[in-house]
Amino acid sequence: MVVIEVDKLSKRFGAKPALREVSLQVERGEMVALLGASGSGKSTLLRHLNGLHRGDAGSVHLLDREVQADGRIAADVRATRARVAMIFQQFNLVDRLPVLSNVLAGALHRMPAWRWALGRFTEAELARAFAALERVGIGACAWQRASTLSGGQQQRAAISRALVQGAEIILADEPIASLDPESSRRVMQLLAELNRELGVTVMVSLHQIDYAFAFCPRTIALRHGEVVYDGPTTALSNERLQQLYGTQSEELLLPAQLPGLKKPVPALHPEPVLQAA
Ligand SMILES: Nc1ncnc2c1ncn2[C@@H]1O[C@H](COP(=O)(O)OP(=O)(O)OP(=O)(O)O)[C@@H](O)[C@H]1O
Repeated sequence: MVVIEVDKLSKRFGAKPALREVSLQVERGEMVALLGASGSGKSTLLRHLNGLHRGDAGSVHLLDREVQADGRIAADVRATRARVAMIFQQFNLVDRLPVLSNVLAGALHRMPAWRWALGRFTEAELARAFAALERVGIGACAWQRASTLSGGQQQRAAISRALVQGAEIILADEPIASLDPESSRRVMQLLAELNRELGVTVMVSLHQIDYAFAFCPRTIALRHGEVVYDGPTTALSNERLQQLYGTQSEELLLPAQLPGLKKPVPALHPEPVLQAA
């Protein structure tokens, strides 16, 4: 079943095109890297996917529901968003609140906001939040203020919020851009576990191909707002990246060796689709 469907989505900021007729389809249970050099449109695309941005033309459907079409956001977009989690580079937690409250924000679509604001949770809600924190390995941090966590721990808290939400799709916008290599590996590993074990569909934007290689069977690459590659990550050699991105490819290339990374994952998509650059 296709759970992310984008059809000819275009967006301009002023005179500048940020997305140019982007079309793609992602099946339930896929883990897809969205790759591109700085300014290629990764964040813009992810924000359009759950209707945080409105395109000028084209459409987005998630989970068989319209998010936006022809420059209009669907009236019932909140119901769709309740099934989709966004994870941002800058963690997006409420710093002054305990980690537990942040994680329970994932259940806001199932409870009145006043209950969350007053910290009135049912035993079942608390049990689910603790289980989610344990699952991502930061159960001991439940009562700490979010601001006291390291970047990697904050990102894991954001992932446990997605777990409490029961998200069917996770859209992660450069979730490892501010993290050291070990924290990056753990965060990517967690996303891959949720994908493999719970069947959560993951689309994760990345600056560099190395983590895509290790964790994402499929890569969709953007350049200047256009899809220039959609296919198995393993087919993206440094030479191919240089062909696609020219001098911008330096940002994306595979380093000779990355400590602690797994071997490339096998591709789900047998044939790469190389689109006109
Ligand atoms: N709100 C905005 N107003 C004006 N221009 C914008 C806005 N958001 C993005 N852009 C422009 O759209 C283009 C795509 O930006 P976007 O942030 O999506 O790229 P990106 O691939 O996510 O880059 P990075 O890896 O640096 O985060 C850029 O040229 C950017 O300057």
